[in-house]
Amino acid sequence: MDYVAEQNFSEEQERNDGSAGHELKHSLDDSSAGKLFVGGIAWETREESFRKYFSRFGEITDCVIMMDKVSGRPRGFGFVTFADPEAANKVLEEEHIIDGRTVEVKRTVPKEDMQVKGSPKTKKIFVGGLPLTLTEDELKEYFSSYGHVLEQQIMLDRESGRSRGFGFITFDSENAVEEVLNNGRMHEIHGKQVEIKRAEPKRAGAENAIESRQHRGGSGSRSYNNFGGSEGAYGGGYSRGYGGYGGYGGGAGYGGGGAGAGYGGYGNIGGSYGGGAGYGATSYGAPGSYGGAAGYGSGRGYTSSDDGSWYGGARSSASFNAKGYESGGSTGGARAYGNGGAAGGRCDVTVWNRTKSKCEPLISLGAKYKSSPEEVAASCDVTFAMLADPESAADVACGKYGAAKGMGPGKGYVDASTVDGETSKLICEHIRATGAHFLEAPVSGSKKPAEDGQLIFLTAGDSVLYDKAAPLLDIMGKSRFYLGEVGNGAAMKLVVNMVMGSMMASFAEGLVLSEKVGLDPSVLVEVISQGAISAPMYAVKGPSMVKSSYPTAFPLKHQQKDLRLALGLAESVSQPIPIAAATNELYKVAKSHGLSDQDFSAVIEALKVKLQQ
Ligand SMILES: NC(=O)C1=CN([C@@H]2O[C@H](COP(=O)(O)OP(=O)(O)OC[C@H]3O[C@@H](n4cnc5c(N)ncnc54)[C@H](OP(=O)(O)O)[C@@H]3O)[C@@H](O)[C@H]2O)C=CC1
Ligand SMILES: O=CCCC(=O)O
Repeated sequence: MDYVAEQNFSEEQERNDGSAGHELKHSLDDSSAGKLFVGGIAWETREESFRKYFSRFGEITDCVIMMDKVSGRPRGFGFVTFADPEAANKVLEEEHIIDGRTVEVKRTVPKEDMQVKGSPKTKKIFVGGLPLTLTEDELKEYFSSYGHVLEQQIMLDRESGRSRGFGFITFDSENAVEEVLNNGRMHEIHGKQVEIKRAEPKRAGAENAIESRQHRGGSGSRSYNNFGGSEGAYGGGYSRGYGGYGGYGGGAGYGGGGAGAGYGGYGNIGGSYGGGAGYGATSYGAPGSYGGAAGYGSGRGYTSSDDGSWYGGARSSASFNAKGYESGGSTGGARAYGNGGAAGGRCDVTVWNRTKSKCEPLISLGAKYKSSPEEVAASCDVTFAMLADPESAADVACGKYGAAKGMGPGKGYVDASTVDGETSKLICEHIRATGAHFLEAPVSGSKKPAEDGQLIFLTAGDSVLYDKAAPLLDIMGKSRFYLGEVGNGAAMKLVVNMVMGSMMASFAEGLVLSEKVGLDPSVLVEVISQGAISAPMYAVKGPSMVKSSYPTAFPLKHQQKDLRLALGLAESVSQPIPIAAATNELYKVAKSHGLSDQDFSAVIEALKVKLQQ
């Protein structure tokens, strides 16, 4: 009879120290009965001190702290095997603190006992109790040591966009799920104990049922929104039930009733999670939900809406200035849309960019190219623009061969550039003068959210165009706000970016100061990530800032532009914004040091320069 934990241990050993002689299999003899799982081990705990600690309970025949095969870092758990099972029993009676950290000790479980009787095999797991700063990439990285991860997802709060502390991992094999569970129900990820459960379709055919619901919903992300109701119920149940990992509400609060075509049976979650609102493999998974090429191209998620309306009807067209596609540092809006549209064949996509070469990736996916904004607008129903600044946005919309020249009644122009309200109103006037509709739609969210279809649109303008463009916005974004009169979307965006710019500058000051006084800035990043001032931005940018690396997601020059525009906005209503004013100066210094095209986190370099002077 195999002890799975033992098997993993041995495989790890082979990988990590090449001890090929280590036995891969053990029989269920007395020594295995003395084997314990130890979770929540501090990163700094070494095997030597680990062994020393437990040796006080009896003779140890084996002991290991598991290491991540990719990063080489400890995974926060290990095993200790006592010669005498009685010693293991003694260990289980006490609380244990090693290197200042309370660890969790459990018996290892024979493989067949790990397999819940009658529970079907699955390639998907539910992960609960995640650190709120954990990114999907980090979640994937952790589980990649168990097998090939096909899909990872952290559930976000629809309102705030923040992590709700739970998510899902889909492997390419059921074995990987078994491996994960064989290492215990509790895993430590980024210093936090998380709970793992099998995620299984509630019943055969659920996926199809969900898919048809999703089709009626019109778009993947709309289905996602539908799901929101029962998702909320789940969230409630989860947080109520989570303290002590006590069962996620034990089923209460997950049901939502309805068709129940969703996932059920996350271990002891009893109710029908999803409540018939459209949760399932197709509506919920990232590729199928948000407009990634796979989801769209495969025909899942973006089929016709009930009323055969504009987007679903597949007879519409849309255009983009294609800068977004480039990996070199932009929001990539065109990518989400272009991939989807071109690959899926349900919507014609036409692109233009000042630098034509940047359109090539979209053209290769099937997008058409036109040689001016005017021609693009003339050939499309809705034209999206995302330009660098107010000047270029106005020029592309209203200039000699600008989009307005190609607009007319029945058409729409959606400008996603971050500009000031005055520029937006100017563009609006030109567009409306042609009989077309105008929507300003600046976005929150950078390159990765754009690629993942997770942008937040801050729209204002013609509501008829808002309704018409909504299915397209939902491909690229996770949420959209309609804020009324033109200028309100621009103002909201500038306020948000004013706050973001100051937060980043303050964070940069903290990093530089911590290092100057002899602290490890990486530890500061970790401390901040666990406290009340944590923000995804710090967790995402902090580690590379510590290494003085600034891969461009949001160019620094645009952050400074936004601070400048925010100062103008404040000036227009005589509102003092002294923090933003000082922050703006810092970004200007950074620009003067040639950092314009680096990510805005490079603002930290301006502080280093100052300190050296
Ligand atoms: N990157 C981000 O994270 C976010 C950016 N934004 C906003 O989105 C907009 C675009 O940002 P991003 O993609 O990062 O910026 P980039 O600087 O990477 O791209 C700017 C785009 O504007 C074009 N452009 C610039 N000047 C002109 C001009 N005079 N005439 C025609 N086209 C011009 C560029 O063309 P070319 O390729 O030929 O240079 C390019 O397509 C900005 O307003 C920014 O503030 C908003 C949210 C997030
Ligand atoms: O305008 C840029 C915003 C970048 C972000 O929201 O991450």
